Amino acid sequence: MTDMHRIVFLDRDSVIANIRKPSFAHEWTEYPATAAADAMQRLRDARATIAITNKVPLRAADLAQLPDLKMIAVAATGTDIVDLAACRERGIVVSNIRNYAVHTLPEHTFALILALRRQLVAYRADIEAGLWQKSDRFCLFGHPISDLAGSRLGLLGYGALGKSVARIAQAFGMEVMVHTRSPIPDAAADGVREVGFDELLETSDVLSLHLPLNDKTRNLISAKELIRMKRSALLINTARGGLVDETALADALRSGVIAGAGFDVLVKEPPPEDNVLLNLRLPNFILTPHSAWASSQAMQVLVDQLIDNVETWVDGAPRNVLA
Ligand SMILES: NC(=O)c1ccc[n+]([C@@H]2O[C@H](COP(=O)([O-])OP(=O)(O)OC[C@H]3O[C@@H](n4cnc5c(N)ncnc54)[C@H](O)[C@@H]3O)[C@@H](O)[C@H]2O)c1
Ligand SMILES: O=C(O)[C@H](O)CO
Repeated sequence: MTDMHRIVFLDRDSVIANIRKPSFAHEWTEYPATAAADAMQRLRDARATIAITNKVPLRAADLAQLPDLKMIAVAATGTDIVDLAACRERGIVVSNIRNYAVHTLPEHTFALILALRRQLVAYRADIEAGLWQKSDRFCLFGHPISDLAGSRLGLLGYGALGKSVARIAQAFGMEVMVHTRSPIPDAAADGVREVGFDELLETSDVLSLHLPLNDKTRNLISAKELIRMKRSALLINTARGGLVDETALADALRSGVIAGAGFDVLVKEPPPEDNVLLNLRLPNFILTPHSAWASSQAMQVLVDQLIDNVETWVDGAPRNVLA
């Protein structure tokens, strides 16, 4: 292992928090942001041994040109920006951040669910249009409101975030069903019911995604899945763009195939102006700018763990390692 590590943080401004410097000898270079096309050059110029990236992609072709690179510390849970197989092949260690978003992301998920079930966007638009003011009654109807209590939440993925979402759902009186990659040993103790993908899809009142994006999960929800959901169902995606076919979702929302959707993530971020969901101005679709993770508290936990990850790797006892 090299004596002096050269660390390059490619997108420092993607996290608003105080980052302590690692305790081992190192040179530290940081860029507020790095375009994908510039990443390899920046790492090569610095002869980086450790790259830190939140969302700057590092693909096989980049890695092949970085003989000094020994570790990629991803400043996020999702590692879909990194070619894990290529890292394995080249002996580059990849770490990620775990369990940091267990309050912020589930709270955001419920902000979306509640706003949609209680039609907040539609009623706000009505008030702005003067409908309440002109009404001859004390309250305004027009958009049906449904309680969460007694309804079914379906979770695709039951890791740190799925579990935390389940606990909040139970407090609302929802029945929780889960489908995940491998059997869940503690399902009964958690008060959740494990079901197959088909049952989850067809019987959820709210379907919420909490699984990684990879070759197996890309476009997991497309037109043929959307059509099998309840017409009254909501689809929530705070996991990754690419899990849901965006064009199919836009069509489904326009034609009433499902009742609504709340999304925090898009296939391309930041989105191009012509993104099909960006331009969907419907009261039953809410889009947030990949901010579910971004409470101040969660970001501080994230960067503290980020530095723990590089320090433990340098100490020879790495944690949170994926490749
Ligand atoms: N929007 C945000 O701000 C934000 C913040 C943090 C994480 N995320 C995303 O949320 C995802 C989940 O985070 P987490 O901390 O719960 O991860 P985790 O690793 O703890 O849990 C992932 C779960 O997905 C399941 N899974 C994997 N592949 C599956 C498949 N093919 N079918 C069904 N289930 C599958 C796993 O079994 C596990 O239960 C991350 O991968 C990340 O992409 C988004
Ligand atoms: O995966 C994550 O942790 C979020 O997308 C924030 O980067």
